[in-house]
Amino acid sequence: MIVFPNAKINIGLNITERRPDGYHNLETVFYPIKINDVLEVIESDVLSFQSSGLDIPGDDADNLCIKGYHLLKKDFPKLPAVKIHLHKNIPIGAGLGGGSSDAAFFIKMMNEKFGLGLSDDAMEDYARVLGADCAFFIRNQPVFAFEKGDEFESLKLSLEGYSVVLVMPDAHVSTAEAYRGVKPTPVKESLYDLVQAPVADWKRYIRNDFETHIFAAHPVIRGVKATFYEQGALYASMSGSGASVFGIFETMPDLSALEEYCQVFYNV
Ligand SMILES: C[C@@](CO)(OP(=O)(O)O)[C@H](O)COP(=O)(O)OP(=O)(O)OC[C@H]1O[C@@H](n2ccc(N)nc2=O)[C@H](O)[C@@H]1O
Ligand SMILES: Nc1ncnc2c1ncn2[C@@H]1O[C@H](COP(=O)(O)OP(=O)(O)O)[C@@H](O)[C@H]1O
Repeated sequence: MIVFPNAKINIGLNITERRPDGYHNLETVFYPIKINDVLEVIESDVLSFQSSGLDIPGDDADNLCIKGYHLLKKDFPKLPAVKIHLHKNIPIGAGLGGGSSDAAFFIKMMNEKFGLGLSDDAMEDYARVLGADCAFFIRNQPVFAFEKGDEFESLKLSLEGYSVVLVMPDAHVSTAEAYRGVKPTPVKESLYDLVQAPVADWKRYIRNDFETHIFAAHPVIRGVKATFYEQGALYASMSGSGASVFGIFETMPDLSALEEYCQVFYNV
């Protein structure tokens, strides 16, 4: 069985307070985009994991798919062993949630393949254990997210008709690094309401709280956002904890100058 886990962007990201458990409460909008990994699972005698494509830092045993397998196995002891092959396309350390998406799609695939009978709500509960933004990828629809980023309210939002361009600069930001440098600030108006405004107005009201300190540490990321606005973007922002940056355009911009030092994805 093969599935194609996709990435996400964050439209707005407000870190509102530090929680007693060390995590942060936030407000964000998750929006799925069309950059995909390829994930294959075959029933086997032993559990194994192999990957191709982009290098994934860390041991295979720590891969979120393997962690997902062990999580399910605890509750479904008869779950057969599987051979997992992941072809990695989604840039890593990008704020695109690639690892979380792989894990969520793995859970969905195991549920279907082995008839575990889990509802979407139940699968979200498993996903939450693996990572704060993992649960989003179970339903994989645009949502307003709050608390740790793992509670959702559905949202009518479509970027259909716009050109959305994503750039991955030569910089990688770890999520933990991003949270360490942020100063939580309560919001005056909820992102849930702000995002209902026309896309052309977002620039005035919607922000990503990680940008200030991440741009200071990695000026190349700030440069990409500035280029997007020079090229006429209606809205541009770093995604999540970075380092990728997306721009929303009315018509496709000429970004050939960026291709020399960045990876550019058109129409995501
Ligand atoms: C920042 C966001 C925005 O969507 O995503 P990315 O940009 O990394 O994709 C998410 O909050 C990332 O979610 P995720 O990548 O699943 O985070 P986790 O693995 O659960 O946590 C990694 C580390 O980030 C910090 N963390 C994460 C989520 C949160 N609400 N508060 C936190 O303080 C914690 O220090 C934690 O140890
Ligand atoms: N399947 C996976 N794909 C990518 N990264 C993974 C995976 N499983 C575990 N990881 C770990 O998660 C880290 C970042 O994952 P990723 O979701 O790409 O980050 P982010 O969304 O924060 O940019 C990597 O450094 C890697 O060690």
